[in-house]
Amino acid sequence: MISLSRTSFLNNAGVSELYSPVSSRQRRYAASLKVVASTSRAGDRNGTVVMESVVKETREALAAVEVEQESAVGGGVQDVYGEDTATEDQYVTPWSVSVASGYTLLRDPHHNKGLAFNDKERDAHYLRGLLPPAVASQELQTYAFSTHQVKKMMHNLRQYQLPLHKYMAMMDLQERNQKLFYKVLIDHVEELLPVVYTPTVGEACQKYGSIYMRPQGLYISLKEKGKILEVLRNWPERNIQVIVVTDGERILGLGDLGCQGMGIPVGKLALYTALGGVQPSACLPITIDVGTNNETLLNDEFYIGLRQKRATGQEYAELMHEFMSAIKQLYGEKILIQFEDFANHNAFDLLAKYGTTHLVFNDDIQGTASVVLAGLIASQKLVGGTLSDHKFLFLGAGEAGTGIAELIALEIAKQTNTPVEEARKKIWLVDSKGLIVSSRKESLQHFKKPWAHEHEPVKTLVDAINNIKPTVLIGTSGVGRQFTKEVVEAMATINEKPIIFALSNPTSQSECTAAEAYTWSQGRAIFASGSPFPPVEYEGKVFVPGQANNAYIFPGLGLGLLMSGTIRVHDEMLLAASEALASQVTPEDFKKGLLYPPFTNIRKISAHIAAKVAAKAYELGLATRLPQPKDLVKYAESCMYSPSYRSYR
Ligand SMILES: NC(=O)C1=CN([C@@H]2O[C@H](COP(=O)(O)OP(=O)(O)OC[C@H]3O[C@@H](n4cnc5c(N)ncnc54)[C@H](OP(=O)(O)O)[C@@H]3O)[C@@H](O)[C@H]2O)C=CC1
Ligand SMILES: CC(=O)C(=O)O
Ligand SMILES: [Mg+2]
Repeated sequence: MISLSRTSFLNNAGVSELYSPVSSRQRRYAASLKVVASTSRAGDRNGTVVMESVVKETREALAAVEVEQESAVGGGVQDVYGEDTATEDQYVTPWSVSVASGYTLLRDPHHNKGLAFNDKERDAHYLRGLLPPAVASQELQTYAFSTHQVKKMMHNLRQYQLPLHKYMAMMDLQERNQKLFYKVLIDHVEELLPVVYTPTVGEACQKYGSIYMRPQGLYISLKEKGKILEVLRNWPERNIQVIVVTDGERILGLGDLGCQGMGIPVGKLALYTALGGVQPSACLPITIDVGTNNETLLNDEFYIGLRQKRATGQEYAELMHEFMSAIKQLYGEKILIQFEDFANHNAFDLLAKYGTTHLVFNDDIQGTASVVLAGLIASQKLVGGTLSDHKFLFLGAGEAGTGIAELIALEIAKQTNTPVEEARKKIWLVDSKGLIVSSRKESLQHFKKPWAHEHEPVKTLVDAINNIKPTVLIGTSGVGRQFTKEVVEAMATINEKPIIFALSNPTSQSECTAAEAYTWSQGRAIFASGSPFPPVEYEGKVFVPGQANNAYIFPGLGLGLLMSGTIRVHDEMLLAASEALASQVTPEDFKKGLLYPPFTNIRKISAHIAAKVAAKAYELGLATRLPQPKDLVKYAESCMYSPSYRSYR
């Protein structure tokens, strides 16, 4: 495995990542590259070797690297050393060619190919004897008796009865062979999304302390206060473009899982790469540990986080501020930060505070809103009319509920050319205390106030349905089984085709199952859920429920922001993402009752979303990558990470 490093080969003690010169000056230097030849072969079998015989290959590798870097999202990929401020003199430092070999190469998940190293690579890289004789291919080959790694992995995964064991096997693969992990995930996305993502990732977070084997992501706890910048510098990659960060306080609908929430940023970023094509080395999962109020975890001997109650108020704000400042200082203006699974008392404030200074978005508030709006736009093909013809009722008035409500209102206002305040009147929310009405206004959290309409108090959901008579019912309560038979029947009595979304995750928290929605509505419900449900047969007809999950949006949205060098997220971009996703639903999908296209096409879908988001960013003057590429879909596709192996010869 050839990799390039600007450091002197004499100091080059380990395996370096595939770094390349990226500025034009660096490229000029690289073009006149003189590879330093080493006569010493010490350490051949353990790691780095520098040798003249690879000069030609190095030149080829450089060319390949340049192509790869050119197409990497963000265009202007940062120099590995951070700012591109090196002087000409510094480039006089000889480049070394480091060749990770032997045992080290097999233990390096970024470059390991396992049995797919062919005989020539095994000879060239001191792998003889370290692998059994069989040579595998990553993908299915036409010739007989070839082991096929993806097929074998799927075969093994399917032997596990428990989803958590499949999850652990996938995490293990990610640690061993990153390209194979992504290849398997991309090729079997429908089957494996429930494994690496909801619902299984929820169970994984609950048991993270017990199943923890190797650290994933970066942990920043109260102990690191005052030195967060230093901690960030410990992360081995420099070219970070997207961070997913949680403080673990509201993990799916499972509540406060403290430091064990790390499974969520890890899972979300795996989807950034698999579904959105962002380079894995550009992704950084982070968990902020300020303690947990989860007594079970605090008393669990295997808990991996700080054993204290959550820090709040100024202590919390100061840590977050140091974190946000350090991120910008280290990675610059265009680093994308996705807030994930914060409790709502922090989520809205963080978004408001940093939305004007950083490239941030909150996936639970904004990503969810975008995916639900897409489903509602698509549903008009099944029910007829326009969004403004509907009345919406939510169970749950937190991040997801009020986030979705606001984006629907913005879309209606846009479509009907009316003020957003007017559009909001079509939308009602129920929280744990009942319908949100004006008489409660004083005691409401700020994000609920816009939804406090004139109405007498209503306590139960069924009563709210009977009073408001909604055409759309959306569950964002985080509490399972709230859409009872009575609730679904009430919706089906009022509407010929009731639209019912049970968005809470994981499956155990879903407001109802797909089978319940179809059965209790006599097959008339148009249904989607946050976690996947299998198709349902009802009276001889098969209903395929859609998955209304922000996983449809954030990978494409993120790709669009990065590839255009956008510096701020704007609501118009969320609307553009919704419209792009809705436009990808085909007549065949509609025939099955689907409001979302299948995940099997997700990379194509993400490219479309990315293109629309980027186009909007250019239109709003928020994109800095100039000139604007002519064909944004093609450009998005060209930016996408490929999980196929590269030849190391
Ligand atoms: N499908 C998807 O893509 C997504 C799904 N979600 C899911 O949505 C759920 C909620 O997340 P989020 O909005 O961030 O959580 P929040 O904690 O911000 O909001 C939860 C809301 O539900 C209300 N609530 C809780 N219990 C009840 C009840 N028994 N009856 C009525 N209302 C109730 C709360 O009321 P009160 O305000 O009075 O406490 C609150 O308004 C989670 O399960 C999450 O997994 C979230 C994001 C994306
Ligand atoms: C999907 C998601 O982001 C959530 O349930 O929190
Ligand atoms: Mg979330």
